[in-house]
Amino acid sequence: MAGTFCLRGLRPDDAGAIHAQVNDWNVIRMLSRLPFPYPRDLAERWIASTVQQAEARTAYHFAIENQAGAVIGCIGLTLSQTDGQYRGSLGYWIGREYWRQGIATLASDRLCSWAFANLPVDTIEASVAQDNVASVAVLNKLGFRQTGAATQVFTARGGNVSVLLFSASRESFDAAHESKPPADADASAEQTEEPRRLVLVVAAVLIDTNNRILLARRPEGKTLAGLWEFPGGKMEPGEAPETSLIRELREELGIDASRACLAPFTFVSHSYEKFDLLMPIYLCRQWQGHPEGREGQKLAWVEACDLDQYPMPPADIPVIPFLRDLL
Ligand SMILES: Nc1nc2c([nH]c(=O)n2[C@H]2C[C@H](O)[C@@H](COP(=O)(O)OP(=O)(O)OP(=O)(O)O)O2)c(=O)[nH]1
Repeated sequence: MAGTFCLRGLRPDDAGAIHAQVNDWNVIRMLSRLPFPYPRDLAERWIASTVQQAEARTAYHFAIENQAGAVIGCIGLTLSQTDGQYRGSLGYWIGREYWRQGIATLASDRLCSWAFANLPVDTIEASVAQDNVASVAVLNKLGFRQTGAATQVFTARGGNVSVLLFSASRESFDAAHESKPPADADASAEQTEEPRRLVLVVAAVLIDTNNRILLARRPEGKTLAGLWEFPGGKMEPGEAPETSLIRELREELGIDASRACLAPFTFVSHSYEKFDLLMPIYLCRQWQGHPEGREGQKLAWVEACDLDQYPMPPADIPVIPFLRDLL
């Protein structure tokens, strides 16, 4: 139940629980400043710094504690002042096993409501990795509006990541509350009401004679638009993965690959907001024809060391280090 948690100040003895929850690649890759792996003593030092910041009134951080007394995430607001405008910068993470219960929406709603009522803030801002679809949905629900885009260094990902910038004024935040049911009820939209779907997709890492990898940019209008992916697509019922892949490569790129040239490489398993993705990935160094974007998608030949310059779907990120090692 999303509503059964409280926000409270952080305590030194939270370090173990925080470390256990946040030291998870799926959580940490969405947080810009945290390294992965995340050392336990960093949790201790961070908690100590939050106490000092609260005393200095420069930032307010809270543990999100569930009914059973377990810390399931953290949320905070860092304050700044420029040109006479007071701003708050919102940040949070939720432990993976507590995703999709509306907790991020409700905790952000509580913190922003408290901040607008009690702190000298005119606007609250947030920056979100472009592939953080769940957080974009949270901010939209709360009346935040996208104000721009930028790149930001994400320590765990080892480089620049495209981020979306969001902002909410007191007025837009209040207006979102007047036009919608309270976030408590609304948060249920974040929960999965339908049974989870397993989507089977098959993809290829096409490697040219210069050891470069082919990426295709997902076109506007599709889910995950603008992100660079490995060519491939959904498997059709009754189709073997290799048959699907050969068909997809022909349809999407106009090339012919034979089954013998498809070497199983790895697979990804990722939980998107609405479905679970399972995607076998094959390596392919030989094919016939010249790849071109038959469906209007842009293509790029990319060296393995440059893959992080191309924002990719979250499911694909764990594959990048394997490709760097291989090529
Ligand atoms: N082909 C491909 N798909 C990927 C990759 N990473 C990743 O998360 N996906 C996801 C995006 C899509 O949800 C799904 C691919 O299905 P698709 O390409 O046939 O999907 P689609 O655009 O026709 O349909 P949809 O997602 O808009 O419903 O797998 C990847 O590297 N390659």
